[in-house]
Amino acid sequence: MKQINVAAAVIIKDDQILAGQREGGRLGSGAWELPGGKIQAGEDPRVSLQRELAEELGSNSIIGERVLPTVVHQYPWGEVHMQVFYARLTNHQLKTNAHTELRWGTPNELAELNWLPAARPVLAKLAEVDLAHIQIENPAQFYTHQVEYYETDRMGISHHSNYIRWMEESRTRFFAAIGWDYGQLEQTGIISPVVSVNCRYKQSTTFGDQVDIKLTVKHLDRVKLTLGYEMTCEGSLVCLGESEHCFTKDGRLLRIDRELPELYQTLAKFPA
Ligand SMILES: Nc1nc2c([nH]c(=O)n2[C@H]2C[C@H](O)[C@@H](COP(=O)(O)OP(=O)(O)OP(=O)(O)O)O2)c(=O)[nH]1
Repeated sequence: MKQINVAAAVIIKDDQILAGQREGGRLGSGAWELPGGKIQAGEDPRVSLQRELAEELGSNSIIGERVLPTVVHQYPWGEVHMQVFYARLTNHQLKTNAHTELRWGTPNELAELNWLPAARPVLAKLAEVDLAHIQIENPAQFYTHQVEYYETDRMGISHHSNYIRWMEESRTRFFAAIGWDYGQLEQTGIISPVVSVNCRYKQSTTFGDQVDIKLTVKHLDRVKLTLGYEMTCEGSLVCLGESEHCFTKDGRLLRIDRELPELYQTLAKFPA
């Protein structure tokens, strides 16, 4: 059966979430859904979700953590694998580009609507959650890596060396997202060598797994930056990583607080 990968959002405003009624002409039209849509091959699900929310609702969004493990449901048109994330919208004047109606309500109030079946386990999960206290952290901190076939070993599990690369992938994206793109930094002659890395493996992953990496600043002093990486797969912890860095120019160690004060202040906003 055809697999359809979908990213959907639990969009939060106080203790309410947003539901949309699928408009005519779409599969399952008339039923209610969490806004979202298909993930393109190889795409980061958070990127897909931001695109879909912009298309459907006409708003930018901040995507937070996963709500629950991937929901799998079989329809006559294929097997839907739906990844669900908390989100906040930056614009509150919403468009109805894909829905006949949008409705805000608590999960309890909305439970009586005629939902697409794959959304039901999400509503059940939300009944246990205090939505008003969900933190949607800075999206720069989140990166999802989908395990490639070539990253697995003879036992079919991800080789341990890959986790160090995934740490780097999340780090370069983090620096770009906070305005300190590595490429641009190097053009100014500044480089940031890795002083040490540390990985504590908790559980194995395998081909196709979505590894969510949350990056935090564990320690920052005048010359040294320590980043932490919490890797989870479907909500289970798979690896805890750490990397230490310094910043140099022309072979000279830089004082981050004095010579890169803006970077220092920005990094201080992402404590572990
Ligand atoms: N967005 C969303 N999709 C859901 C939910 N529950 C559920 O079964 N689905 C299914 C319906 C669809 O088969 C699939 C989503 O694909 P889609 O057709 O909406 O994706 P799209 O917006 O990218 O595409 P399209 O309608 O423009 O063709 O996931 C839900 O709560 N939200």
